[in-house]
This record gives sequence, C-alpha cells and structure tokens, in this order.
Amino acid sequence: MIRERSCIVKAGGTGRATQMGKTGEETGADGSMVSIADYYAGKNVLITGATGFMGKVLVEKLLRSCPEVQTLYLLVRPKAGQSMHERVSDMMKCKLFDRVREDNPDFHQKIVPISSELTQPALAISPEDVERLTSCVNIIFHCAATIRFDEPLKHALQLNVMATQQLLNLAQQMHHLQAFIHISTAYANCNRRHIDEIIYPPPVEPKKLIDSLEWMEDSIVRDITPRLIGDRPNTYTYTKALAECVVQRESSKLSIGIIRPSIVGASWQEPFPGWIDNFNGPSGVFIAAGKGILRTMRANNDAVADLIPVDVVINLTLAAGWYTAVHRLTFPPAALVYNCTTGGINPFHWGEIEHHVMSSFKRNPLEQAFRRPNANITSNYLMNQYWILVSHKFPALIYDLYLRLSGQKPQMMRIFNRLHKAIGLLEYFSSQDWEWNSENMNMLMSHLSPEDRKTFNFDVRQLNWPEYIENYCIGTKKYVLNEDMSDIPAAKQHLRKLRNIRYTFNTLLLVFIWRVFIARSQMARNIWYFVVSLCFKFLSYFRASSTLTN
Ligand SMILES: CCCCCCCCCCCCCCCCCCCC(=O)SCCNC(=O)CCNC(=O)[C@H](O)C(C)(C)COP(=O)(O)OP(=O)(O)OC[C@H]1O[C@@H](n2cnc3c(N)ncnc32)[C@H](O)[C@@H]1OP(=O)(O)O
Ligand SMILES: NC(=O)C1=CN([C@@H]2O[C@H](COP(=O)(O)OP(=O)(O)OC[C@H]3O[C@@H](n4cnc5c(N)ncnc54)[C@H](OP(=O)(O)O)[C@@H]3O)[C@@H](O)[C@H]2O)C=CC1
Repeated sequence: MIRERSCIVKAGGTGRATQMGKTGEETGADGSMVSIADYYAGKNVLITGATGFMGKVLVEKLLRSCPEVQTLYLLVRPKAGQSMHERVSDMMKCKLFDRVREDNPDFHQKIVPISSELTQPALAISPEDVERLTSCVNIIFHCAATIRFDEPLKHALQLNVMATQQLLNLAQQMHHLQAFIHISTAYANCNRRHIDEIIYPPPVEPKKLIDSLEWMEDSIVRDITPRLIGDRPNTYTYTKALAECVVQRESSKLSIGIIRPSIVGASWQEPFPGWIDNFNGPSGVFIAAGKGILRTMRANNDAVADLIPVDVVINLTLAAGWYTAVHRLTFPPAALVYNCTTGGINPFHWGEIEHHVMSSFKRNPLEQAFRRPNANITSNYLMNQYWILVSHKFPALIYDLYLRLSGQKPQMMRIFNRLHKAIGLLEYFSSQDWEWNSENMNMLMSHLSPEDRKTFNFDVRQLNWPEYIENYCIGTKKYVLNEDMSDIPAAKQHLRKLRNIRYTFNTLLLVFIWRVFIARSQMARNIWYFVVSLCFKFLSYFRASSTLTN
C-alpha cells in the first residue's frame, strides 16, 4: 500500500501534533511544514546496509538528531561467525555512537535487527518478520549494495538489482509506508559527461538480463561481461544504473527518492570530524600514500575530485526522506533524484588533494611507514609506468631481498601487485571530469527551516577543503588504522631515520655506479681524474688565499 489518502502521524518529541495539510503536506498545528525531527518522531524506519559505512552514519544521525524516532528495523545478515545480534551490538559499541550513547544510554532499545540475506528469495525474511514490517514501517532507506568494482556480474546483479526489486515488492505490501529512499551513485551514468537529475534509459532491460544470466555458467558470464557493461568501467556502476531503472518503475505506486552521492569520504562535522572506517575509494589511496607505499598514481591534476563527506550525504538523505514523505500526495508519479555532489558548487581538484594529503601526512605521519610519504599524480601513462618501476617495483625488490636474506618471507612485491590492481580500478574516476546538475539539492535546502538547515546541514559551500582533508587523513590514522595520536613524535623520528637511510643508500649507489663505470671506461676515468684534480686545485687556491688574508 502506498500513496495513502489519509494519515494522522504520531506527535513529535516537541509534543507538536502533525496532520495532513490541504496540499497533502504534513503540517504542524499552526499550518507550517513539520520539522525533520518532528516528522521522524514516532516513525518506524527500515534500513538495509546498516552495518556498512554509510548505513552506520545514518543510524547514528537518526538516533541523535531525531531522538523521538520510534524504531529502527535493520536488515542484517550473520557474517564471519557472528550472529546478527552480535554484529549489531558490536556496531553500537563503536566510537561513532559515543555522542548518542551520551545523550541516551538506552538508545539500543530503539534498534531491532531483522535477519535477512538480501540475495535470497524474499530476502530470507521470516514470515513473522514480514508481518511485523508490513504492519508498521513508515520509511525505508535502502543502502545495501556491493560496492566492489571487481564483483562478478551475476552477484552484483543479484544484490544491487534483484534485491532492490524484492525490497520494492515488500515495500508495496506495507500498510503505512510514506517514503522509499534508494541510495544510488553519481557514477551510475558515468558513461555520460553531463548528468542531470533524471533516470536515463537503462543499458539493457533488467528483467531480460536477469533471465538470460540465470541459466548461464559463471565462466560464460565472466567472458561476456566486458561486452555487456560496454562503456561503463565496472559491474558496480552498471548494476547501479539498472537498479535506478527498477526503482523508478515502482514510482507510480510508491513515493520514491533516489540519492546519488559521488565519492563518499570521511565525515566533515558529525558526529565528529574525520570519521571513516574503510579502505574504499580515496581512503585506501590516502593510507597507501601516507605509509609511503604508493608513490605514483594516474590522475588528472586539474580534474575535479568530487568527494562528498558522509555526514553531508546522510543529512541530505534524511531530509529527502522527510520531503518525499510530506509531499507524497502532491508528487507526480516519478522518483525525485538528488545528485549529491560538490564539483559544481565548491570544486576541488585531484592536484590540490595530492598536495594537502602529502602535507597532512608529513605533519601527522602514520606509524611504521615503508618510505617517507611523497606521492605524485600524473596523467601521463608512460611517466606513471616509469615511476611504478623506479618507486614501487625497485624498492619492493630490494626490500624482499632484505627479507629473504634475514630469513623472513618476502611480501612487498605481493602488496604492490594488489595495490596496482586496486589503483587500476580507481584510475578511471581520477582521470576525468563529470558535471552533475544538483538543482534538487538546492531545492531541498530551500524547503528547510533555518533550524533544520543547521541540524541537517548539507550546504557544501561552507566546506573548507584543506581543513577537511587534514581531518580526513587524521581520521584514517585514528579510526581505520587504530593508531594513537600520541605516537606522532615516534612516527616523525621513524621518518627521519628513513630519510637518513635514503641519503646513505643514494650516496652508496652513486659511488657504486661510478666505480663500475670507471672500471670499464677510459673516458670516465679521464673525467674522474679531471674533476678530482680540479677539486684539489680549488682547495689549494682556497687554502692559499685564506693564509694570505690572515
Ligand atoms: C597519490 C596520492 C595522492 C592522493 C591524490 C589522488 C587520489 C586519487 C584517488 C582516486 C580515488 C577515486 C575513487 C573513485 C571511486 C568512485 C566510485 C564511485 C563511488 C561509489 O559509488 S562506491 C564506493 C567505491 N567503491 C570502492 O572503492 C570499492 C573498491 N574496492 C574494490 O573493488 C576491492 O576492494 C578491490 C580494490 C578490488 C580489492 O579487492 P581485494 O584484493 O579482493 O581486497 P579486499 O577488498 O577483499 O580487501 C582485503 C583486505 O585488504 C584491506 N584493504 C583493501 N584495500 C586496502 C588498501 N588500499 N590498503 C590496505 N588494506 C586494504 C581490506 O580492508 C581487507 O581487509 P580485511 O581485514 O577486511 O580482510
Ligand atoms: N562509499 C561510497 O563512496 C559510495 C557509496 N554509494 C552507495 O551507498 C550505499 C552504501 O555504501 P557503503 O556504505 O559505502 O557500502 P558498504 O560496503 O560499507 O556497506 C554495504 C552494506 O550492504 C550490506 N550487504 C551487502 N551484501 C548484503 C547481503 N547479501 N545481504 C544483506 N546485506 C548486505 C552490507 O552488510 P554486511 O556488513 O553484512 O556485509 C553493508 O551493510 C551503496 O548503495 C553504495 O552503492 C554511493 C556512492 C559512493
């Protein structure tokens, strides 16, 4: 059930009763549009992907800024030997939830994990849970997806497209659903240069693809994948585009919002600056560069680096949930798409990112760096290959030799091979520019009250990039690598040691090369004697002139 005609929404935390306005908008008793927190008060929210990077931030923000929310139903699967209850309880112990814990130590009572494996028929939700969800859920946030770029097509299709379809089917059975918010990606249409806030025709009819891949062997699917994905770089962007199409097709029956974030990075402000918990996208690149492992990468210095802080995405998502729900009766039957990007509003470039990442890691070095952080980006393929040879493969070879000689297992070459694979998958995104229209983001902002604009801030014009990048790098150190800030003096000392090793190594190498050269070439010997005699002459002249002046 959806697009219900009558609805009395439970009163908000402020005690403000809400009702349907003439236009179908939910309004306060005074006729003004209800605030975001007031809207979520008393609501039952269903979230997929809550254990992921963005899902966690969404759960945290809902609990902190909408404290009167009724219940958060999280679709979670057991994983790595942990039950779903253990996983959710571990998640709530995470530092990210410190502020919520402070405000409301009993916040866990609002969280109800529901066992679900999204790739299974009917999402593997038990009939009792289906009953419970269909009778009370008011808003769905669909965050779950596989975001791996190397995911086999069948699996990416199963999770990103088929599970989305199944969730939409479930949503249609819900008696009180007011909004379905789907998290897509700004790169779903990365085969286009200019991307509007519309759903583009899918590269293929999703149902036909699902039906035809069903009977095919995995090896055949692997072989035809490049032809199927065509001008998209990976199965991720391809299946996310198909998912958008599947979602849009339900928009005559459901009130739908689609959020398209660009490259989601660490938090900007909330719950604290720099929160990040994974190696995805730029985070892995920053860490590898900070550890002195990554020294070169193909990227365009002048291309816009469309990073967007995770808290901005989540604030926009919650605001879009509110907007979709309160306008559900007045919407035309089409999903509203929000391109959630920074490039058109407050652009920053990969060259600038490189500069700030490097200087930040020099001020706040990571522990036990392999070499001093000194990475460069270049758009020139040959130049990049040269630096890979000199700055990656050669040092890896020497280090592995050292490990072998000291009786340890060589590992550096293996690490570099994995790094090159990962970087190779990212280069498509760092070597070119896209232009996103983000009018709906501005439109949404204009509908927010001044208070909501502060509480659910997604105004990226205020973002100070150098400060953000500094906090991002510190965040990778503290929250991804679990390193202590008090160890910075020791890390700096380690970098000084590495610098001295490099000077010594370079000097020895120079002397060695020269000696080899001299032994083999008469001309090199002549040059050598000439330079040495010139030095002696200069020295004696210097001595003689200083004796005269004394
Ligand atoms: C030169 C420096 C200066 C900096 C300036 C220039 C910066 C340019 C940066 C460019 C970044 C561009 C990013 C664009 C992304 C845009 C995409 C659109 C956005 C989205 O919609 S989705 C989000 C993006 N998705 C991803 O990023 C996923 C990409 N990752 C993958 O596809 C796979 O992880 C990958 C890379 C194929 C690797 O697979 P695999 O080898 O199987 O490894 P695992 O993922 O299973 O990881 C195993 C293990 O290793 C840890 N790990 C992963 N990466 C790193 C790393 N870089 N460093 C250290 N450790 C890493 C991982 O956490 C796992 O650990 P476990 O303990 O969990 O086993
Ligand atoms: N990160 C980014 O840069 C961007 C992300 N996005 C989109 O945002 C959304 C969230 O991304 P992000 O948080 O980064 O991704 P994560 O990989 O961190 O999280 C993915 C979530 O999906 C869940 N999930 C995956 N497979 C299944 C399954 N079979 N059954 C149940 N749950 C499953 C994971 O659960 P589990 O913990 O059990 O694995 C996890 O909670 C995605 O839709 C992504 O496309 C869009 C643009 C950029």
